[in-house]
Amino acid sequence: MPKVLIADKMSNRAVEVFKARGVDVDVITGLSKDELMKIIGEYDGLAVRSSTRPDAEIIGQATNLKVIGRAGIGVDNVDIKSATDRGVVVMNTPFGNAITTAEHAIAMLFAAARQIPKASERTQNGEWPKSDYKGTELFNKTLGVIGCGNIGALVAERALGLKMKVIAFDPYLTEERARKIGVEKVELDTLFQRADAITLHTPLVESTKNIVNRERLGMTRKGLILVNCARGGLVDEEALKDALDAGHVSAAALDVFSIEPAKEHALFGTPGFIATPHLGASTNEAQENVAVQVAEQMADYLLTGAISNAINTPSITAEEAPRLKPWVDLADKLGTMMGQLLHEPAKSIQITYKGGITQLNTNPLSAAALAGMLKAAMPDVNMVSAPVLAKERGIELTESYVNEAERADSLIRITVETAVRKFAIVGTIYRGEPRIVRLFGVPMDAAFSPSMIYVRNDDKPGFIGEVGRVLGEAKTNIATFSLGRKKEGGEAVCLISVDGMVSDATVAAIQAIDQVKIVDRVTL
Ligand SMILES: NC(=O)C1=CN([C@@H]2O[C@H](COP(=O)(O)OP(=O)(O)OC[C@H]3O[C@@H](n4cnc5c(N)ncnc54)[C@H](O)[C@@H]3O)[C@@H](O)[C@H]2O)C=CC1
Ligand SMILES: O=C(O)C(=O)COP(=O)(O)O
Repeated sequence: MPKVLIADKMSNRAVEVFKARGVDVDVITGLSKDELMKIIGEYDGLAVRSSTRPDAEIIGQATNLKVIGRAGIGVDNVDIKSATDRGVVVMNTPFGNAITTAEHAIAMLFAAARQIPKASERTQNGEWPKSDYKGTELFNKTLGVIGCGNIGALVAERALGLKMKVIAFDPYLTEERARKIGVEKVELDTLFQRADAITLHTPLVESTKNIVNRERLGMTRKGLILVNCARGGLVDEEALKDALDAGHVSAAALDVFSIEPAKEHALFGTPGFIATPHLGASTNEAQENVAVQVAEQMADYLLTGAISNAINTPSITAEEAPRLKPWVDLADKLGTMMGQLLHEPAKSIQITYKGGITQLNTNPLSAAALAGMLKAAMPDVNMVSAPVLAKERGIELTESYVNEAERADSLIRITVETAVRKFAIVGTIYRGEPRIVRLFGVPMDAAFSPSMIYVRNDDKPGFIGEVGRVLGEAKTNIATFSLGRKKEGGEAVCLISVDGMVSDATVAAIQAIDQVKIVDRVTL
């Protein structure tokens, strides 16, 4: 039974889902990095929110880990590269807390416009400070939305309901979608120049780091309201403090900080400043949504191989997973065989899908074939890490599709080019069994087995008897013997499945047979 660790506080519904699906689950929150490193090796899955930060060191200790599930949206707390290199799927729940977070942004906008937190605090202190607070009406004002994805669009929709004018900057926002949402698409500087209030809804990536900086704050209208319910690193906090102190920015409401938890901060106590402790996603509804969703997704992957909302690998739906399984297995076997028979580095790999299989999602099949190929040199590679590792090593992958397949309903052909040659292997599934139907240009029909001997020989009499004699003398039992040749008396290929491993001495004895050109072992 797979075992999952829930390392951050989340709705108990996650535990219920894991248990109902047959996944063993521990809930241990508040672990230090060292404590997590000590126990992570026991788990197949790790479920987190934003507090736990699975970095390269933690992932390095996670010898059994297959999946990290983020019960929420932002995955900047997870070292995606390390996870990918180690073959760990990273998945999030992209919609479950979006409405809740959009509502928090709108709440922060009102709180900032009317300075509600401070007014409330002082009123409850018995001051009745009515004359100190003259807010800003939001009606007819311009809201600048930076990042108009799920949450940005939900915020825009709500702001339009408040009769605000909404302008948006997002390099991936099309004019058509902008029109549909009802926002005006503008350039970043224009947004800073025109907005009365700005709200941020981008992920924290290189291009968004300090997107609100000193220079851009200098472009804004006096009295600007700034809201950030996305990620801390988006705002230069020092520049914001100066702009608030100078009265240029009238109010700023931050839910997120560059260092969290933010227990001390230069902005705390600054007039016009409002803070919440990363509460954007904290409603019962959102937390239930993300907990259930992350547990379902992780259980699906661990139990069936279905992948949804993964950041670092293609999706496989629950319906596809069982149909793809035998083809993933075939692609892996073909790739593994190719990887073991190739004794020089591959420059490029071409995978051709023929026949009915072209109707399936072939991304996982290509990833499995690549993983199989790379396994000879990198034993820990898997479908998640293989595409990245191949790219890093300059191995070019191309995929092509042919509607018709000769001799079978569907075929997978892997062609590998090295500096000196080009090799191809073709396989199919026949009556539920993976089979090799062509090897290095020679037609054949062979099953895969855990231990195989590959021989390339001249098609001359006496060869089979000689091989039988060598294997007999080595007390190696032959399970199956498959032969193929290009033409009578020409080059032939032979695949022999044997019981048990084949020794170096046996390989040398086969190599010494007259007709033999090349001998190799394949183990699956
Ligand atoms: N405070 C909280 O508790 C929560 C915070 N978040 C944060 O909100 C962020 C946004 O979430 P979603 O809207 O669901 O993500 P999303 O992926 O739907 O939208 C992000 C948008 O940012 C845009 N973008 C990327 N680079 C940009 C750039 N350089 N300039 C402008 N726009 C850029 C993308 O094109 C995309 O449309 C998340 O990445 C997460 O960090 C999400 C949930 C809760
Ligand atoms: O979903 C997100 O991106 C969030 O920032 C929510 O964070 P949390 O799960 O509340 O720690």
